[in-house]
Amino acid sequence: MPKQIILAAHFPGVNNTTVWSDPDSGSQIDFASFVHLARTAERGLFDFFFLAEGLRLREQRGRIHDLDVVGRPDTLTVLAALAAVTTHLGLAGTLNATFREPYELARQLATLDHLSGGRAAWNVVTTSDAFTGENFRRGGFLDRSLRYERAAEFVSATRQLWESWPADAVVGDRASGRYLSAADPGTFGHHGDQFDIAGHFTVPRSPQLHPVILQAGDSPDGREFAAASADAIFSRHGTLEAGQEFYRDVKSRLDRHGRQPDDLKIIPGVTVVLGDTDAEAQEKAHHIRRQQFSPQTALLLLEQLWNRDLSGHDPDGPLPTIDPDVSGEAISRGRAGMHADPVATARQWRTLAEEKGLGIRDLIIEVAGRQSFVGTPQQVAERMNHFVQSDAADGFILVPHLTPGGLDEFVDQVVPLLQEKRVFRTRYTGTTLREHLGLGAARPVSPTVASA
Ligand SMILES: Cc1cc2nc3c(=O)[nH]c(=O)nc-3n(C[C@H](O)[C@H](O)[C@H](O)COP(=O)(O)O)c2cc1C
Repeated sequence: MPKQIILAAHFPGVNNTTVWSDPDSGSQIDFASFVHLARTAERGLFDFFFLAEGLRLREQRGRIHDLDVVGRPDTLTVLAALAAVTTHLGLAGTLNATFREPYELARQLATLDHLSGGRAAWNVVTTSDAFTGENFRRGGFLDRSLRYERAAEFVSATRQLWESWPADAVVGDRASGRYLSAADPGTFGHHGDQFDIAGHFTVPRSPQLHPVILQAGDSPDGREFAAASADAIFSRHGTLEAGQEFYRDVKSRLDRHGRQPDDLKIIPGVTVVLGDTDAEAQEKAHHIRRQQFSPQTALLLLEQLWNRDLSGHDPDGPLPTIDPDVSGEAISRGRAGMHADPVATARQWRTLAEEKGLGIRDLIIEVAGRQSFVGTPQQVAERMNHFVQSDAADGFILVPHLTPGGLDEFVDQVVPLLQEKRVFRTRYTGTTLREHLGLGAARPVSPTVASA
């Protein structure tokens, strides 16, 4: 039996993929947009729907990043509303572990898991930049080196909360005459460096016990955190070679946490462009890349690497000859740094631009605008399957560029081909997201009262 492919639908926004200026681009706020994408994903028997998170609008040189103007309503509220209009689709929310509290988030996710019949998932992110933190009471308090310490303790405390009710607890049940009293089990205590909380949790065990945990950090600390605590990773390694390397690295970390390779799914974010012929798909892909990287956006992205005001540069002209400024405060705020060594990256970009004769905008399109799968439905299905069967991924989070119709064609044209290849389900066989992902039942982590 070939490996089965996991598929998820990323709602556009909070990235550089979204094209909001296209005539076919709809609202990022109207509930109808969320419903359309979620129902399309469910029609395509996807595993889950996915929301990214941006807790502060990105700014560059004091101006709001145009890709964030579209807005981003509250994740948990949107997912709860979607629970009512879908039946099987998993509902995954990116929710920061740096600015939230375990008790509150555990309640919200357990509630979503109850309301949806076991379909909740939490993508744990850690962004600790003080800029985003300014929106929060304790903004910027957390040292970067402590982000994953806090995240690990956060997840551990949350799991203890989720488990703190006895499995057979019934509260105020008239038929049985049973009520929970203070003497019943269900007390909770977590005493660690980051959190010191105790009491009774207010939500009974939810259908999955532990909503699915995703993780989306790429540093060695992030990978280790995922290997210890996550059920799946949302990765950015969407090429075959990079995907295989990441897959090997992360799966090899599982053993020391007493886990099996199948306990952690690797799901890169990818883009797809379809056409009736390969040439048509390539042409569409070219058009989309130019929409995504307008002259202004190209300069904006160049500034993010150079960390300098480059507004005077011609977007069609050559790259700056001066090196990136690595000494000062970041020019772009509200976004995790994407470049470990800006000076080295700038050199690579200059070399590439010279070799291929590219100006700034075309260079940015070359390095940042690569679509993952471009071709006919048959070609795309073939390549996606090859990726998964050759262990570059366990599946994909599809990131459409248009809201809300960006996955319509994929669901109509590619999903049936994956089904023909017997690498994708033809109906939902389970009801919970854990079941869809083949994760098995959650393993309790704690005695009821535990300390970090
Ligand atoms: C594919 C991917 C998607 C991410 N999505 C989000 C997001 O939606 N919101 C957010 O605040 N951070 C997001 N992050 C940032 C991570 O949470 C993390 O803060 C960042 O990668 C820095 O951590 P690291 O040093 O472990 O990579 C994402 C990261 C990756 C790799």
